[in-house]
Amino acid sequence: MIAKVIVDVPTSNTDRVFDYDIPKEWEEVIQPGVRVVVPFGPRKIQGFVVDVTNDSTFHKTKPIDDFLDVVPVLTSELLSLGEWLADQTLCFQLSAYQLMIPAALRTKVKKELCLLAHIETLPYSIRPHFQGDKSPLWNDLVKDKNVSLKEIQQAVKEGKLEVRYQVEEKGKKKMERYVKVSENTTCDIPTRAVKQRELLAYLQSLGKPIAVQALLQETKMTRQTITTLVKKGVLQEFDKEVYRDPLAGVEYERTLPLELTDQQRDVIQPILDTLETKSHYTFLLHGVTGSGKTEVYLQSIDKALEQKREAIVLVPEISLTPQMVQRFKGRFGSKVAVLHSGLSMGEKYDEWRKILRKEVQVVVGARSAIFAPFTNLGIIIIDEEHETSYKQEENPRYHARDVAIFRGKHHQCPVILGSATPSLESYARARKNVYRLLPLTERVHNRAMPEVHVVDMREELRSGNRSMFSYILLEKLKDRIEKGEQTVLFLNRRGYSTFVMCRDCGYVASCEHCDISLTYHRTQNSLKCHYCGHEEKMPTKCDSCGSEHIRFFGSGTQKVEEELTRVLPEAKVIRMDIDTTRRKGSHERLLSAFGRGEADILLGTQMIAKGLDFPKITLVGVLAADSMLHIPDFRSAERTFQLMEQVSGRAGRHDLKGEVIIQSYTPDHYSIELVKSHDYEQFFQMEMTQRKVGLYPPYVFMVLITISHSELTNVITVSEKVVSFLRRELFESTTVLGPVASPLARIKDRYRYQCMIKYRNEPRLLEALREIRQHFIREINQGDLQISIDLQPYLFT
Ligand SMILES: Nc1ncnc2c1ncn2[C@@H]1O[C@H](COP(=O)(O)OP(=O)(O)OP(=O)(O)O)[C@@H](O)[C@H]1O
Ligand SMILES: [Zn+2]
Ligand SMILES: [Zn+2]
Repeated sequence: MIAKVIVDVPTSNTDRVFDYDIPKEWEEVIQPGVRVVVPFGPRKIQGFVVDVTNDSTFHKTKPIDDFLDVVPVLTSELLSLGEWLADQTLCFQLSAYQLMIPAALRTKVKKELCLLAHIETLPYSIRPHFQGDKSPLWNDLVKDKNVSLKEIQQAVKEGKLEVRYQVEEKGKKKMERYVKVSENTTCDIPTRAVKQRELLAYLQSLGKPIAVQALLQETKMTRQTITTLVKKGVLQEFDKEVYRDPLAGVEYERTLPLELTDQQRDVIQPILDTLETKSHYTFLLHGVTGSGKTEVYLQSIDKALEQKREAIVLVPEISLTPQMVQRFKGRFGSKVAVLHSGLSMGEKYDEWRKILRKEVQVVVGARSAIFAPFTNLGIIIIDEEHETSYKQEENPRYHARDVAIFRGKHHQCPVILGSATPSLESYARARKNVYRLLPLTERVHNRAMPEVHVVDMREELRSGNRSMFSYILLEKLKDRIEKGEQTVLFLNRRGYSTFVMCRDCGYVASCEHCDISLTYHRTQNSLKCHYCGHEEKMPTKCDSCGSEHIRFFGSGTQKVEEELTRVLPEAKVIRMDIDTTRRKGSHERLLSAFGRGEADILLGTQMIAKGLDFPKITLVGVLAADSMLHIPDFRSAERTFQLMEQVSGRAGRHDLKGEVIIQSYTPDHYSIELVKSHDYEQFFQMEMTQRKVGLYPPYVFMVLITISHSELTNVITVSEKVVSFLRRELFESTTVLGPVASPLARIKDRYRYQCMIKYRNEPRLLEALREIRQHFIREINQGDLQISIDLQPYLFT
């Protein structure tokens, strides 16, 4: 038998399958999805088996050296998904597979086998190894001539044994003390020792080992009683590994399905129908903030679980707050696994194992949770689908939405994209009926959308207010403190200090060719356009009104906090930013403190824009709404509107009415203006017009190619070759822009240039892009030249 193997050498000449002989005795074990060790030149390296066949096209094949997994770590679906991803994102197949397994498996680890069932259920040949609760090492086990690999594999498949990778995390491996009744106890316990007798009787009736802690709690006995019985040999104590539970000790209050509102019922029906008929559809659930999208998710998942199917829920990393997790744990309890970047390697591995072993049916996680190795998916949900964090900004540059749809088709199950402010791409697709649009236009129980005031900060300046708080915001802040209600103060950090603006008239320096704001480059004291390469000197006077108050913008949360304590000494403030949330768990602590009412004001950056649902928040303040508007990115208006709408949505979600104050230097810009009426539809129309004129997505597709090298002349030569090749190869209707220096023109002493492709229909695209890489393969393999290709980019550095 021949195994087709993707080897662990990430270069383009090795990015294909290699054939290896499967030694006779391993024929049963080696199957697609297991990792093996194979000879490769003079070395031994790891690889993924992707297929097993009878014949090889090669005459001489070398045998597989060893195998790392007893049961596959990748399902057949994930194997084909990896192939597809490699093709679509131009990454190595190997990289795609590595993305799908937990990091713990990628490190060199020993494997041990653990007994999960009663020892008597095991075949005779392997029993001796497990006597006395031992967990033999894999290597020792296979050395035993009496042991059949086939039998081990069978036992693993049946869930009697488990392969555990010894993830060494200093002091992290969690062991817990257990006790059990010794085998053939003969010791008599004196009749007067009532406690000891009681305890023994309890353990005997239990019939299985129990954690000492739990035993003490349940029986209210003393530790002494146990110790005495252990000394007498009646009981046995031992250590047992427990799951590293990131949420240990957290109790979740069970919640029951709510009675749906009429609108919720209307939107859930098509989802339930799709589940019922086991078919695939992509839905766009467009529901205003506070319209109860989560309840729709929960009840859809309920239906999938009823059908014995599984669910994946993706949420952006920053909204993986306890509040969000709680809603899923509260409804589905221990059926839920949670995956996010805050978990240690071991914790992630534990969660992944629960999925593989079918101990959980629901996964709530950030982007990479989309690869959860479920085999019977019933529904995939992507909450806040407009979030750009769903696109991975390094190789493989995949978008979770595309992966979700691939899996949805494979499993014939619905995919739900949910948002109050869908991405333009998704909304445009919904309008063309590529996705099915499900609208929730009102908040639950007719609660009002918050009232939004936009304050013109230029006016404030003119009337002598140089503080960062407008008069009206200050007044409302005081009012809320008096009433004992809460405020969320949002400072938009993204895009700071990069754009140049006039404080008198709000004029922002922008490119004359691109309609996009220029970026300030400190080193040359100049302004540059990142799209077309246009450059000009940093102005000393405003082009529009001649004022000298023209400068780049900047203000941090710390400064705001200082200012707050100065103008409102009585206010209790919780500040949430990168600095105050660095320690593990601090995010949660700060939020729950705010939830308990321990502060009047929650001050923060992007991380407080989402997911907050606290009844006492009645005011939201946004400082400098415009900061993001002038990032040189064609999506800056979209991002501004989305963010304003999301933060506004934190106010007045319960009985108390909400109000929002947005401070802006460009109050008339439609992305800010339209937040007042919460009019997504109107925003969509206006923004689409802009995109059409500027020839941007969703009207076209885009590719960003970034070329970098330590020699500037090389970068320029290669970039020019790339551009002329593309112009020659691609349709005339396709636009190839550049080459120009990248916004970050040099990173780590490497010079960077970029070019951009805009196209509508370009069947030769992927092939042409591959050819570019192939053409420069020598320089790339030598590590001098890098050519990064980003399809549908979100980041233009
Ligand atoms: N059918 C219902 N009956 C009563 N309350 C409901 C119902 N559906 C949702 N709610 C409540 O309404 C509030 C808002 O719902 P939810 O948080 O799901 O909104 P959302 O659409 O996800 O908003 P956002 O996009 O702002 O996060 C929550 O407190 C939720 O418990
Ligand atoms: Zn330009
Ligand atoms: Zn001006």
